[in-house]
Formats: sequence, structure tokens, C-alpha cells
Amino acid sequence: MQCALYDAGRCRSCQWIAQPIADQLQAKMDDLRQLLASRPVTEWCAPVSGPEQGFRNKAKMVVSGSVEKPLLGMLHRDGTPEDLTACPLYPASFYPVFAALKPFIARAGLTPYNVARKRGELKYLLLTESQRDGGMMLRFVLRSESKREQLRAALPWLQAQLPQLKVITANIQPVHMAIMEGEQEIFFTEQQALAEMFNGVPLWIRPQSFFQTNPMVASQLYATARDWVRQLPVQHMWDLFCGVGGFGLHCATPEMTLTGIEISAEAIACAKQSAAELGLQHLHFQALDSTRFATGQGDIPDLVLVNPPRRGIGNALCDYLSDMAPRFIIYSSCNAQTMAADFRHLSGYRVERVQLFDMFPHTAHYEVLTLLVRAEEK
Ligand SMILES: C[S@@+](CC[C@H](N)C(=O)[O-])C[C@H]1O[C@@H](n2cnc3c(N)ncnc32)[C@H](O)[C@@H]1O
Ligand code: SF4
Repeated sequence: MQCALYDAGRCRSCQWIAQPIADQLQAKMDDLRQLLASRPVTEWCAPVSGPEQGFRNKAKMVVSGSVEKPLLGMLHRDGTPEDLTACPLYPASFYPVFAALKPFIARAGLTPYNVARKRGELKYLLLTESQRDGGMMLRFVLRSESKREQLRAALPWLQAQLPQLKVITANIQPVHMAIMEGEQEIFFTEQQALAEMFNGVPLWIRPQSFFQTNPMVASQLYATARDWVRQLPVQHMWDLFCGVGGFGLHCATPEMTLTGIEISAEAIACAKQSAAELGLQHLHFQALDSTRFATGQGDIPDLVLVNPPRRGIGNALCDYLSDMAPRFIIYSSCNAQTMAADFRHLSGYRVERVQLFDMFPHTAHYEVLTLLVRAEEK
């Protein structure tokens, strides 16, 4: 893929960009095979990939420069700013939004935060787009509440330019650190969640809840997990680290009992809203730590699906899963190294099926879906 910013040495985030996608996929498959080399794998499924560019549904822009001439993009290690509004990973629909946001920052008097001087108000702009109808969520990450009413007063101009903005908020992040978001969220729109839809399953995106950033590949990931679960005798399952419920909501049937567990209360609110829309009676979502939830349960589900952050599920949850021994485990991972380490603690399972999903093209990262079957099962 061609990226002028990469060629000019202005952004090097996509380290594999010069390699054709087929070579990238081959290298990722080689990496995955090597990480799983110590375990026999019954079936390797063909890797799944999506478009090479325009695939991201989310932009996280550092705001720098001046109020009259803001830059949206990133800061290099030495602190120099880089405008990345022309990054080809964003869909074409993002460009008019960036173009309107620049004059808006001046109209609203939102001085970009200057990291070196610790002055200014506007730190980041976070933009998310729904595939369902092109609706968007825009969040202004501010240092304090001091510009809140000024921002509110200026918003009608922006909303007139960009009617696709369905959810607009300010997130207050008072701390001078690399953490992107604070805890306080101020809503400027009545609508607080962005409606999304994958494979006919309604999903909701709220501020402060994780949502997959490559919707074309993520929807195939959820559909594949659904197909795998439907082939198994599963009446009762858990979806741990469930986020807004993408896996569980795809897998659930009216007869099945499903519990989804996730640490973020905002994500759980989204999952509950989807479950209510689907009218499924036996779906339960709770905001809890996954390990604490699992270790506190008496009954054993037929299948446990886990989709942890990069650190993996960890020894305590692996040990507990080994002890209670559900017949099936589906592990979806964005870090095959920690997944392989977790597998070493799940020695009572054989690796039945593995499939790679190229969620992060042009980088070494990838998602992998794995089906584990309790060793004594046929
Ligand atoms: C890779 S995301 C997956 C989310 C979801 N399965 C999806 O498909 O969008 C990992 C999720 O784990 C959640 N998480 C992190 N630590 C957790 C914990 N200790 N217990 C439960 N959930 C946790 C995060 O908030 C995040 O939503
Ligand atoms: S992140 Fe965007 S701007 Fe940076 S190298 Fe990749 S495609 Fe180019």
C-alpha cells in the first residue's frame, strides 16, 4: 500500500507497509505456527483479511499546533507534532470531518494542549464511525471543564456542517500523562451511544468502552465464533472479557444460557441494550473482573469464550479453567505470545482449530481465534 506520510518519513506506524498483503499474512502465519509449535493443531483454517486501506472505524488524534492552525495527528518522540489527517487507514468519510474540525477549534476557542508547557485545553479528538448508517461519535478530550460552556455554545455550527455526528461529548483528562481518557464524560447530545450492526446483530458503542477498530474483519471474527459454537453441543456458555458483547450476542440462541463478564460498566450497559433488543431471555451481562467472577461460580458451562487484553488471561484463570474443565474453550487473542503462554497452563486441552484474522494490516499484530477441546473429548 502507498502512504505519502510513510514515504516522507513523517509516520512510521505501519512498519510492514512496503510488503504485499500476501507476504504480510504469510509472515503472521509463520509467527503463529512457531508460537504454537509445541502443541499439535488438528485444523488450520485459512486466514481472513479485509481491505488494505480505509478500514479503521476510529481515529485518535493528538491535537497540537495553535488555536488558529491546529494539527490533528501525533507527536514524535522529540515532541514535534505531525498532522495525520491524510492517513489512508481512515475511510473517506473521515476527511470532511477533520476538515470541519480544524476551523471549529478556532471558532470554539479550544487552545490545543501544549505538552512541554503544560498549557492549553484540547488534548485529543476521538472519532468513531458506525458501519450501520455512517453515524459518528466525537469526543473532545479536555484538560479541564473551563471551556465546557464555550464548546457547547459553538457546537450548533459543527452539527449543522456534520449531521452525521450523533454522539458528542467532552472527556475531562486533568492529568499530565500519556493516558488518553479521564473518568468524567460530559454529553452534549441526547443520544449517548452509537448504534452499530454486525451480521444483523445490534451492537452499541459508548464512550469508555472498548470496540474493535477494524469492523470488516471483526464482523467476520464474530461470525466465525458463532459458526464454531453452533457446531458444538452448547447450552450454557460464558463470554469473558466481553466488552460490548460482540461474541456472546452472536453466539447466543433463545435456548442458550449465556453470561457475559466485563470490567467496564459502560461496555456492559451497551451489551445489555443489545440483549434487550434481541429479546433473548437467558443472556446476563455483569460488570466484574473475569477471574473473580469465574472463581466464584459453582456450575460449569459447556463452553468458556475468552477475549482478553494483550496481557492474556493469566495463570489464575488458566488454573481455574483447568480445574473446572469446561468441555470447550474458545480463545480469541490479539497477542498470540500471551495466548501461547496461557496454553501451557491449559495442558488438559487439545488445540482443535486455529484461524488468523488480519485485524491490523501493515503491522506485525494480528488476531487469532482458537478452539480448545478437553483432552478426553472425542
Ligand atoms: C480485547 S477487548 C475485547 C472486548 C470484546 N470481547 C470485543 O470483542 O469487543 C478486552 C476487554 O477486556 C476488558 N477487561 C480488561 N480487564 C478485565 C478484567 N480483569 N475482567 C474483565 N474484563 C476486563 C476490557 O475492558 C476490554 O473490553
Ligand atoms: S498510520 Fe497512516 S500515516 Fe502512518 S504509516 Fe500507517 S498509513 Fe501512513
